[in-house]
Amino acid sequence: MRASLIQLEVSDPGSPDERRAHAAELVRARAGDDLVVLPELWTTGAWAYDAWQAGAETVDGPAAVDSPTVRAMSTAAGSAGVWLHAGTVVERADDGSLYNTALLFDRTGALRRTYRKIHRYGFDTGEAVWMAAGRDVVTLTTEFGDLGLATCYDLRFPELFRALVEVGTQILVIPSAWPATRREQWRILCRARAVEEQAVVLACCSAGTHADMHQAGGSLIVDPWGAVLAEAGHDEEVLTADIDMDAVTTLRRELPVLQDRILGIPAPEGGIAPLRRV
Ligand SMILES: O=C(O)CCC(=O)C(=O)O
Repeated sequence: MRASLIQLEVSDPGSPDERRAHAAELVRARAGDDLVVLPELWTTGAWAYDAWQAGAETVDGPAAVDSPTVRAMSTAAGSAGVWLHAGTVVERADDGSLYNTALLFDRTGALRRTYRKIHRYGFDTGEAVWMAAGRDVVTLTTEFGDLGLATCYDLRFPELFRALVEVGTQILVIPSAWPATRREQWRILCRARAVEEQAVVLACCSAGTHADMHQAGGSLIVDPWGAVLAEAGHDEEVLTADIDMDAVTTLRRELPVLQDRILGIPAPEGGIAPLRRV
């Protein structure tokens, strides 16, 4: 399986239209790949909260034809003939709430899955204040492996990744806009998720600076042993690797740690409702 992570620069100044045109050109150039991945909130900027309302898009139902990112990315995926995880956009839902939503297209350009980020970053600012939280764990089977979706801050919550693996995920796809000051944590967490879930990790971060936030870059392709197959620098870059998907099956058979997990550890009293799977 050949995967490419397009580590886009998302810097001031820059408009969503310019970024979409640039991203579409880079995706079109990836014909021959199996899967291409873009970062988190790259149209508006993940840290430019004041741009989110104006940049919000409807991504589901008939009104989705008016979404400029769905249109541009669907066309780019179809013309390159690749599966495209187009990172995330600010989604405006029917009730007006905003979500940080990932878009996954197949090789014909059909939108096959959306994933609303479950864990919102920011504590009492940003996404934690302005966006609603997703509740659904999202996976998809492709001809090269089973994909499980997560976004940026989700990386800190291993229970989401365990839930993804329990339904067969082999490839964890994680678009991000991680801050440069915590780049080492990003690296450790991406490798940890690969090791604990015995899965391939495709973690695509943005580069550049907007709204005073320096983003880490450092996108990573990690194999199920936790070995880094490819790692990006600080600037815009396309990172490509050929990945042996048999390694997931072989490792899970030869070092079958997942079968030793203890299920049914009781939830704390008053615990949160279980996540739903789609
Ligand atoms: O967890 C972190 O340190 C960063 C998370 C983040 O930047 C995000 O989810 O947008």
